[in-house]
Amino acid sequence: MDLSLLATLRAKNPIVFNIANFVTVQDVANSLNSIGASPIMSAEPQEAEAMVQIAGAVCLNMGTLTTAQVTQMQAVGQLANLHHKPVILDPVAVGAIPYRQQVAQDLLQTVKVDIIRGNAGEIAALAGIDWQARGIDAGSGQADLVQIAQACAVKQRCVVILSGPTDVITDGQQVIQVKNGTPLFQLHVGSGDMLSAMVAAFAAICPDQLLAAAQMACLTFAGTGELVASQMTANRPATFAIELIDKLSLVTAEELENVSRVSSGK
Ligand SMILES: Nc1ncnc2c1ncn2[C@@H]1O[C@H](COP(=O)(O)OP(=O)(O)O)[C@@H](O)[C@H]1O
Ligand SMILES: Cc1ncsc1CCOP(=O)(O)O
Ligand SMILES: [Mg+2]
Repeated sequence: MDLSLLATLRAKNPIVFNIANFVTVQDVANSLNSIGASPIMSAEPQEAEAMVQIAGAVCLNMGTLTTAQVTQMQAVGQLANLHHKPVILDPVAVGAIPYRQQVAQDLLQTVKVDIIRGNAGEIAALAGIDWQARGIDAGSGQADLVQIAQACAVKQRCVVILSGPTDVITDGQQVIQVKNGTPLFQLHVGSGDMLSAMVAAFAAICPDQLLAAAQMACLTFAGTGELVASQMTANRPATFAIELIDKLSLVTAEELENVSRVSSGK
């Protein structure tokens, strides 16, 4: 675990270009700002190339698709490939809505996606494994989460983060598990979107070490949430979200190291 990536991120202040959903866009912008990255959002095709050029990474979030946005995601993803900027895909609800499965498959055919970050229902869908996804939530199923993540990584030829109580990170071979977090994340809509953007921020500063970037993003986000939850006396989802964004600006590598529960293997 390279905890120095947190200081690097804060020193470099990478720009993250997000095609965000309209539900959680503010949380995504503020969580990126708090950790020390610089968010930018745009829906305008005419400025797509300039946005990609100034960005260190691109995060494509499928949360509230429109036909125009799908076209924009294709264009932005291809421009990011051209300019060698990491592409992170958040396939929101892809396991629950067949149209989204089609959109995701088309995107994955035409854009080289570097990291897919989704919950179990989303990653199972992209792995072609049977699972009962439920709307934006993970849903339920019998399959092993590590096997789902590995199958998705092999099938889609990229790094995969299957998030949940344990975040499973894999390139298909190496498997890293981040066991930090708090159930309060599930009570706040946008937790996953914030994590995907955080992954893009870390990928921007080490585009050649995507597993390390993914690992540090997961520890930073889940570990910070865990630190916040440990100070709370009752389940207050809205308070949690505000304190999470505050704490992202204050959290230290030492605090994350102390709270870290990470394992890795093949
Ligand atoms: N039950 C849980 N316990 C601990 N952490 C969780 C739990 N559920 C989700 N998380 C954390 O919440 C964040 C968002 O993940 P997740 O809820 O899987 O995404 P999504 O909102 O897209 O479904 C991740 O950092 C994950 O580690
Ligand atoms: C409620 C909702 N509807 C479409 S996108 C979205 C937000 C999904 O956020 P997350 O997956 O991060 O919980
Ligand atoms: Mg999600």
